[in-house]
Amino acid sequence: MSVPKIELAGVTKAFSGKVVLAGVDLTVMPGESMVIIGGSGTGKSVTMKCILGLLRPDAGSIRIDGQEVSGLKGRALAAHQARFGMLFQGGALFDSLPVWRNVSFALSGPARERRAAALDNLARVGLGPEVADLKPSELSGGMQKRVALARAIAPRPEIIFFDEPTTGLDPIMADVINALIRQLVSELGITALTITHDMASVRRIADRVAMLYQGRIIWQGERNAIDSAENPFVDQFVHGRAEGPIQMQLRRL
Ligand SMILES: Nc1ncnc2c1ncn2[C@@H]1O[C@H](COP(=O)(O)OP(=O)(O)OP(=O)(O)O)[C@@H](O)[C@H]1O
Repeated sequence: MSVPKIELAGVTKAFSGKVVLAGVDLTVMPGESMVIIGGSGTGKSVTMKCILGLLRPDAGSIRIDGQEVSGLKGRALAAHQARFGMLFQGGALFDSLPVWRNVSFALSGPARERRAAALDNLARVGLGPEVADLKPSELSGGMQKRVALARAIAPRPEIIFFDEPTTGLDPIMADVINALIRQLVSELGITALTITHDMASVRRIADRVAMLYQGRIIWQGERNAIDSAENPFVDQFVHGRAEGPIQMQLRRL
C-alpha cells in the first residue's frame, strides 16, 4: 500500500485549557480529495493550521509522505509550507496588483515567463488574457475566486487546502467553482483537503469525507456514503436539521 500523503495520528490542541482537537486521526492518500465537514468552531481551521505548521499541536503526529513535520522550524518549516497551495475563504487577492501578478505571485523567473505562466493558469480556470491587466476589484466575485484558484495552482503544489471555497458565491457560481476544483485536482494530480459547511461542495469535490465533532473525527467514508451513513451526527449535519445530537453552542463560554 502506498504511503499516505497526509497522516494525522492523535493530534491534540488546546488554547488556554480549552480543548479544540482531542485526538484527530486522519489519512489522505496521494491524489485524493478529502473534505472535512463540521459545525462552526469544531476545529477545522485549527487542524489545517497544524498541518501547515502555523500552529504547533500539543501532542500527536503529523506526517507528510511518511515524514514527521510537527515541530519543524526555520528553513525546514518554510520548505514544508512551500509544498502547499491555499485557497482562502475570501480569495485574499492583492488588490494593488493586476490579476496576472496575483496569479504569478509565488513564481520566480523573468516577468515575461511569469506572465505567460499566469495566462496559462488563468486559461485553466476559464479566464482569457483580457483579464490579466485588470485589478481584482474590477472583477465579479466568481471571477475573483477563479483568479485565486489560478494563483493556488500556479506553483503546482503537491497539496492544496481549500478553506470554504464557495463562501460568498451564489449557488450557480459555487457549482462552477466546485466543478473547477474537482477538475483541476484530478487533472493536476494534486492532493486536496477542503474544509466547508457547504454540502453541495462536499458532493462535488470529495472523494472521501471526514466529520469533525468535539475535537475528533467521528465519521469518515466515501462521498456516496454520506447519505446512508448510519451516524446520527452526520445525518443531522448533512440534512441541516436543528434537531439532533449535535448541540449548537450559541455563545462562547
Ligand atoms: N489562535 C487561537 N487562540 C485561541 N483560540 C483559538 C485560536 N484559533 C482557534 N481558536 C479556537 O478554536 C476553536 C476552533 O476554531 P476553528 O477556527 O478551527 O473552527 P472551525 O471549525 O474552522 O470553524 P468555522 O467553520 O466557523 O470557521 C474556536 O473555539 C476558536 O475560538
